[in-house]
Amino acid sequence: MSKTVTPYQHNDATKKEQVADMFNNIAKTYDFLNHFLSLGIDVIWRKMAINELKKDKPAHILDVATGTGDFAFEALRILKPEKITGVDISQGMLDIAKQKISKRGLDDQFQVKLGDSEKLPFTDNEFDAVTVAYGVRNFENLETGLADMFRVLKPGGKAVVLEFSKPKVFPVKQLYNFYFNYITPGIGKLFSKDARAYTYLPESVAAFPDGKNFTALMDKVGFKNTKSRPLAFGICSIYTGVK
Ligand SMILES: C[S@@+](CC[C@H](N)C(=O)[O-])C[C@H]1O[C@@H](n2cnc3c(N)ncnc32)[C@H](O)[C@@H]1O
Repeated sequence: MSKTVTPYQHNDATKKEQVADMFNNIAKTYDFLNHFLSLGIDVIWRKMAINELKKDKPAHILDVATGTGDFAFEALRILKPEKITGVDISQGMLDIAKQKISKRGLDDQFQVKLGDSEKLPFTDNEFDAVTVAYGVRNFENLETGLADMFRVLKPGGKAVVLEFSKPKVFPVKQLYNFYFNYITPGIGKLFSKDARAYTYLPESVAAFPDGKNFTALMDKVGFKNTKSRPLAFGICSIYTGVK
């Protein structure tokens, strides 16, 4: 089991409460910093992850840890499902998602709801696909979260997870560690209201299972045919599994 890294180390609140607080604090600058810090590459990675569902043509998708909705918007654009539901524990992030949904006239196709990934407010076998981008690393209990994603998926439905991983090869590993440990926290501190959020980022990635260690957890909760696909020499990975 990986070590628990929390946003605010000297704080008695649970990881879940701290994560919700942190995302409420950074909600207004989240989209800008995401694109700025990733040099826009996050858009390409989201697209590649959503493409994993192209053949499945899911009608109803659940986007867990939807935040400001960018992964769900990409799914709507590429897959054209009938409906997508987003769930998140941060009301601040969901407020931004709601503004974007209304602005784009997508209220009929994309609805968001406050809810916890470890206790999803949905019935068993409800969704054709479940997606989550940069969310699983923040779960308080990863295995419970994955198990609940499995529960709400229809039999035969697919889960797609996009998450940071740890590049292993020289010089990508060294450059990535430098960028993530020194540049990201500096820029994050400058633009966001929460300096700690961007030091939590590399710490949480370092402590998080990737590659086979991650798919082993998906296998454990019942997913079949699990796969791990590293992107950009392992900076990110796409994980898929079928119920
Ligand atoms: C880095 S953001 C990713 C947002 C979005 N998926 C994206 O791709 O931009 C992580 C999100 O996970 C949410 N989150 C963390 N733990 C969660 C949980 N237990 N249940 C639901 N959402 C959670 C946070 O509130 C935050 O909005």
